[in-house]
Amino acid sequence: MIRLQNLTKHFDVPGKAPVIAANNISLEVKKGEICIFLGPSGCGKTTALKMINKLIPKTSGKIFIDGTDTDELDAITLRRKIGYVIQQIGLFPNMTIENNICIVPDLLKMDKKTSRNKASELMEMVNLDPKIFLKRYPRELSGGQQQRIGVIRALAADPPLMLMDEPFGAIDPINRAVIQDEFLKLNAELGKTVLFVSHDIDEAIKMGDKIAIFRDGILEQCDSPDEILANPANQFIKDFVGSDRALKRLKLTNVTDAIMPFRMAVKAEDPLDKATKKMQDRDAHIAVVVGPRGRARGYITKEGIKGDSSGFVGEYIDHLPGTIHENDTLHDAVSQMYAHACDWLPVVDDNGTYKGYLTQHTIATLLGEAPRKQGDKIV
Ligand SMILES: Nc1ncnc2c1ncn2[C@@H]1O[C@H](COP(=O)(O)OP(=O)(O)OP(=O)(O)O)[C@@H](O)[C@H]1O
Repeated sequence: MIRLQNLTKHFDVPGKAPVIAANNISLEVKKGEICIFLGPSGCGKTTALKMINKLIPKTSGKIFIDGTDTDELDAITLRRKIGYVIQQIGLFPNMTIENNICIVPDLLKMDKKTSRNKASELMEMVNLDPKIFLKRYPRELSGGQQQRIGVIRALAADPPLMLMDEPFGAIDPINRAVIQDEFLKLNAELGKTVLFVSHDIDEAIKMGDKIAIFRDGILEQCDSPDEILANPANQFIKDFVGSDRALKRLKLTNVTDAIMPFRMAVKAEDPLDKATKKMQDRDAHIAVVVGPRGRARGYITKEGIKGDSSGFVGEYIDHLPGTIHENDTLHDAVSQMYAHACDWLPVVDDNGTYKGYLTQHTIATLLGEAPRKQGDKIV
């Protein structure tokens, strides 16, 4: 969708050497992807973004949108393809929210009814009641509400590409998390390609399909969040993402990725010798007792059985420490393990059906931080 090729910007500074704000940047973002431009202050994120919509002229290099060299497009034609959101929002104070949102469609002489319907639809998608808010003025909205309008306004003319420069930077952390979630949901429906400037690694991990990390105008690494956290390209990236990068990866990884390769389910009416053999064959320490429709009811352990081979599983059932849903993240799983002071959890689906289990050790192994294991035990 968008490709930067050796994009370079030198700012001339009288009497001094030029500032190289962008140094041979090459990257590609596919249709529908969100790419976060991340890096410390002054590394060139905003400059890179503004060269794309020609707010800053580039020194050299190329920018292609859908295969078209943007040098061939005048600024006005180009900007019709691009929605632009900035931290300062820039709503016109003397215009209603509705007219603010429809400013670009109106300039483009698009059908008024269609653009007003679109405005209402977008308002609903970010949980702002159009009946209440469309006729208000910007001063009658909170900062977070105004920022939502800024996003909607950029989307109103339905551009395929969105440039967002620290759009949620001025919003308090709680509202920022809400507006980030709303934007992700909104864009999952709209499928825009998004370039998003941030200096917050957590925001980048949450929002990005890709993260491009810059230092002094140089693109140091551009990869998926998980790849950046798992394999930082150099010491700068390692320091930038933080020493807790393994913990950050927990939020990106689904429970099912750390689930044991065997399900290890038994029934209360199973003879103990059969259950014990099953556990021994897999070198497993735990077996989950399932009831009707495969629901997790409890569990047994090798230690709990104490070598009894003549009885039945039902005599030794312990209460489950809790359960974790198959769609949850490893971060949710670890939080639960700490909350319940346990080192394993059974995984269930929407119906409570038991799918398998994970342990602290399988999580650590998956994140590449643990030694070799056998079964579900560390060796
Ligand atoms: N008009 C200009 N003239 C000279 N230097 C400039 C100009 N605009 C930006 N710069 C310099 O270019 C470099 C990159 O600036 P840019 O605003 O792109 O950084 P940034 O990563 O977006 O920073 P921040 O996170 O603080 O917004 C900085 O060193 C900045 O001082």
